[in-house]
Amino acid sequence: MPDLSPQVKVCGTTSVHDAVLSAQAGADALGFIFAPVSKRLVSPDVAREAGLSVGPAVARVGVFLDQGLNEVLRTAEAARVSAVQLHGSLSETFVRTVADFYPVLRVVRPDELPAAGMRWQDVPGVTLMLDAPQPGGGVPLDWDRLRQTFPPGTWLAGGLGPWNVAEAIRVLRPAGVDAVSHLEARPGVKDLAKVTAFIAAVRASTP
Ligand SMILES: O=C(O)c1ccccc1NCC(=O)[C@H](O)[C@H](O)COP(=O)(O)O
Repeated sequence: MPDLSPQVKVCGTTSVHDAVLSAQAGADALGFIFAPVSKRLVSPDVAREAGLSVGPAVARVGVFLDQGLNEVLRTAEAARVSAVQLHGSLSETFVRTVADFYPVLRVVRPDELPAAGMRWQDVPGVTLMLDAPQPGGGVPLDWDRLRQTFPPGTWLAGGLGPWNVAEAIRVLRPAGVDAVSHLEARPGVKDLAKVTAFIAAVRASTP
């Protein structure tokens, strides 16, 4: 039987300890936030060490919000990430240029659908992620209202936690899920029990 459960990204990793913890719990991807506004800001050096500590089977995603092209590419290179997640008001050219270097998770808000789905479908190297208007805010989206516009192959974020992720998967069938707020003991520090329960709930889900 193929595994039909979505990929799991644990975002906001700020230490080698938490990277290992999430990888051992079964995360497919770790997010490293390089947006200075974030409470989970991490340096490229720590992200690189954390990435090395989990090995190549776990994707390392550099997360950016409205930052310049030079900053994105230089930081991604310094941190040795394997993919880049782009939040904010960015031109199509900007996103396509980053996608020439890294697989891109392009983050969009609910009000940008269905247009964003049509714009990015079939663009090589770009995958959509639907997130709440406030990234890292822990507020879930209204999945039922999104049923009609949620594009196939899109990732889902926004207020996901161990108790609600199975329902989100059942309703929208995302290709991947991503969370941070509800997996933490405090901002930037993971809670092992929450991370483990979240990944178990995803693996047990039937889309
Ligand atoms: O989490 C942050 O602090 C953050 C700040 C600026 C840009 C992006 C940020 N997080 C990106 C993520 O991938 C989060 O996991 C995603 O927004 C979901 O967050 P949450 O609703 O807290 O699970």
